[in-house]
Amino acid sequence: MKKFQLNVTSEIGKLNGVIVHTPGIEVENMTPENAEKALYSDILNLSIAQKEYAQFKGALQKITNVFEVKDLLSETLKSHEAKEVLLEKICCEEKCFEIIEDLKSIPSEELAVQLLQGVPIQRDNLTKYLTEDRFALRPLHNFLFTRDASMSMWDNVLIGKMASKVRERESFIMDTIFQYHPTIQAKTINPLTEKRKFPLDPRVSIEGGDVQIGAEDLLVIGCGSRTTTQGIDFIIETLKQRKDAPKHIIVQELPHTPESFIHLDMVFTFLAEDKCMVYEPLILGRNKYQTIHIEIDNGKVKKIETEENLLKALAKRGIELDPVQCGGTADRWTMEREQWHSGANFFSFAPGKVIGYARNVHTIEEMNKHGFEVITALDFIAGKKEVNDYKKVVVTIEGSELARGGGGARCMSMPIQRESFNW
Ligand SMILES: NC(=[NH2+])NCCC[C@H](N)C(=O)O
Repeated sequence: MKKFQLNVTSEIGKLNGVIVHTPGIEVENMTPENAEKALYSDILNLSIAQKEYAQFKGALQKITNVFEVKDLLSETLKSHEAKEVLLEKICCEEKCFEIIEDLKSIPSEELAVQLLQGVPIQRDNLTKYLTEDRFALRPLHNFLFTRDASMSMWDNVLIGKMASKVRERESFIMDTIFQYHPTIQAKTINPLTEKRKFPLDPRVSIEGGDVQIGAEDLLVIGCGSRTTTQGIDFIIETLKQRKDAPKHIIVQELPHTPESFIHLDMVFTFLAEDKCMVYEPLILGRNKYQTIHIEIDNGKVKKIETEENLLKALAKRGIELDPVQCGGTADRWTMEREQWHSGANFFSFAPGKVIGYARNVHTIEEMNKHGFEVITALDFIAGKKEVNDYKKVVVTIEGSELARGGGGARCMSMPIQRESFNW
């Protein structure tokens, strides 16, 4: 079987492979009461979400190799060792050792589904009879956002250290896939299992929505409710040990509320060699959230300093980007409304070619003013429009229901291979 070599050195290089997860029944196993705990702002209508998602995946399939977590996981679980290691980890962390033998006996395909969609509780003792829980293993409501639990950094995968326990299993699953899958393998760096002199600081958390590969030698990382300063320090420590480590890290502080600011990619995404999407009030406007540049040289932090803003910090390193504003430029309320619905969250599949939500009409109009042709995913999938006919293009997917899950196109994609791109 041909091995798939993982390599991502930018946010916009031409995409050759991406991991996604089509939302399934796990998304409906949620009530108004536990939606917030599940990290959702609302409960979703699955049939509509799936229709919208089909546009996203359909468009991607016309562009690149698309891998589903469910398939990768079931192929991975065919390895006896992978199955043992993953189940031990999950049952230990989620305190359900009593079901491990039952889980081991389930064939890999079905087991993969259960690990994603949840394992119903067997009411075979008093505690279980009386509990209000329905699941021995909770459904993974957030896995459609494959961006967060693991992130491709050059030829390695950094495994997320999730800020919330409800997403932890996603990171165990991704770690196991990259270690044991027969064709998609990569060296993983997992904060929980890396060898170190001291125990891991419990405040370390890192999620992929915050980590953007600016260039071969530059990372841009959001620091807020999901990725902590300690998490970024962990990344710096890890990078320091690499000879070919990127020299520059630009950190952007983020507000902790409202929840639409959870990740950097909700306020800033790369669109093209000369364009980026910004939520202006945070990225360019005057505010208390700092942008900090960290320079690493020869295994040491050589410099840490505050910069005027993210775009100026990037420009100093040779990445000059013209900002396109989320929500347009006219009305602050429109910016806020469209940012809330993941209006700044674009996924680039080639320089200048991106996917995003159609519902954020002011944002899309603003992109059009900046030279992006707008085509719907439906027209693209039907062959009525071609992305190769335009230098800059935004493929729009309907996303009214998906956006309620709290993310957009970038959140729903984990690129594993891109052609290299030099600024
Ligand atoms: N990369 C992103 N912005 N991901 C969005 C994740 C949303 C998800 N409901 C969460 O709270 O975790």
